[in-house]
Amino acid sequence: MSIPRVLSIAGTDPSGGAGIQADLKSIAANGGYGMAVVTALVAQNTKGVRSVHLPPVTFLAEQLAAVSDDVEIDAVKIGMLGSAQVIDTVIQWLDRVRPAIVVLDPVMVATSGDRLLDPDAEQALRDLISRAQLVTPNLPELAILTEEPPAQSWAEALRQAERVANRFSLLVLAKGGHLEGELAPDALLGGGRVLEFPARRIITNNTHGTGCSLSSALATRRALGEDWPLAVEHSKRWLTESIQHGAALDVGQGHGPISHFAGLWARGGTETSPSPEQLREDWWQQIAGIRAETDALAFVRQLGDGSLSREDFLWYLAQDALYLRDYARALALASQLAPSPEEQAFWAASAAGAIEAELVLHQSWIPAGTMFQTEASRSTTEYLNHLHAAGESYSVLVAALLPCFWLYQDIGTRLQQGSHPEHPYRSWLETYADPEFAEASEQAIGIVTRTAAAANASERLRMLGAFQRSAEHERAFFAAPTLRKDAAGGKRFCFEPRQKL
Ligand SMILES: Nc1ncnc2c1ncn2[C@@H]1O[C@H](COP(=O)(O)OP(=O)(O)O)[C@@H](O)[C@H]1O
Ligand SMILES: Cc1ncc(COP(=O)(O)OP(=O)(O)O)c(N)n1
Repeated sequence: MSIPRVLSIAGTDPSGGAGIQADLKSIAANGGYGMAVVTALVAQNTKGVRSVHLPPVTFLAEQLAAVSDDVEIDAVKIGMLGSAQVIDTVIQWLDRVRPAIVVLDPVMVATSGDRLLDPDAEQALRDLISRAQLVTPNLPELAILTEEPPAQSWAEALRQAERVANRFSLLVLAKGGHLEGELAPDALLGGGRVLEFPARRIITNNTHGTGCSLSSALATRRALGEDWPLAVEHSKRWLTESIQHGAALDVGQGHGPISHFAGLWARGGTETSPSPEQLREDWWQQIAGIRAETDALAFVRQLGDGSLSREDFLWYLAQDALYLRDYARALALASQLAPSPEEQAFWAASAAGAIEAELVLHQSWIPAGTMFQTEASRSTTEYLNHLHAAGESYSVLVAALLPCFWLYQDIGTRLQQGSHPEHPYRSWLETYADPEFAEASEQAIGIVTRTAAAANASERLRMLGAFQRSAEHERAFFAAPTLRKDAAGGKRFCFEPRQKL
């Protein structure tokens, strides 16, 4: 579903709670792209209206044309109009552009009691109504539209709303915000049907701009594809939540605004996430020290120039065989937890690759029948325990699995440059410098960085921690063959129980 482009045609409120400022917040909070054409500049705040300035209507017509000549408009919300001339200009534009959805909030008097529409413009407003699908009057506005005294009860308000709906052949949302008592119900009327939306009155001072915000939310939700009853249900639920959090804003000394984004802030937060490309660079940089220390290890240098003793190499391979056996299980677990078929297939293929290709390499060096006979060293055990612990969550597990791709691919490619036909460890160097392994590493980096970019901040931090720990374990693993100080294994977790499906 594309993001609806919603135009508000309304007056301003420099204190941000009502008018166009509220409309834009409401449109955004309800999932639309907000645009605004100003009918009236209003010097007002939470305490009331000080003065109103109506720019020439020729300029209003220019603003309207500037938007509709360029942008396809999915819905229009109309608020404060101010004068009969302004209304006529808007009518002419509506008749020319014919937007599919028009919601009219027939703003006449602010809660503060200040007039926002010339009394002689009321007839012009009645002419405008038939161009809308939905009109959203409060109780005083309903009275003016019916040319009757203000309703004294909710039942009377519903009768008036029904009369407006029948007279102008459109839907009316009657609003009960101005009622006395514990309830603040709304009702959708039209076509002989009445749909009530009951609500409890919230005890608050923050109701400035509720009508503006509600009508903009309705236009946006209708443009999103909801039918009118659903749009009212969702908009009212959002409005109630926003009224409830209004007081926390601490804006102004009079009737404060509602908190349009309170629900979004609470549920989604305001944090922006880094891109996968930024994360790739950042994470690689985070382990720059570990990488440099790994490169400087005697084992790595001797493996590269071929001077490594056969004994040390075989000791390393025996540990690596033990490591790979459980690393393949961890890859299989990642496949099991993967959120998409593509990732599931990638980790499963990597698990198979780790077992088939890499163990074949080891078998060519390790005497038949002796594979897995060696006791796991401390570095092997600790690395595997770390992978096992990471298996609690997919995102952390894949971050922990990544260094074994990325670091081996990086080291393998560089060491392979020193390879030659007589190099004693040529087959090892070629395995890790293989283009297929480079491609697999790229895929693993892509999956992990995309997962991290989509994660929330604390999960991303846990992923980075798991990634760094694995890089440290890689360093220790490469250090072990020549040091052999950690030959004694520790107690090791086993992947098998959780692995069984
Ligand atoms: N104190 C309140 N508690 C809950 N809902 C309210 C409260 N005040 C207004 N509303 C709701 O805000 C919306 C706007 O209502 P209303 O005040 O009647 O219109 P306007 O802001 O145009 O004068 C309606 O959905 C109404 O039910
Ligand atoms: C510029 C402008 N437009 C409309 C209003 C009235 O706002 P509304 O949402 O009807 O709510 P109250 O603030 O009157 O409760 C306004 N004040 N300014």
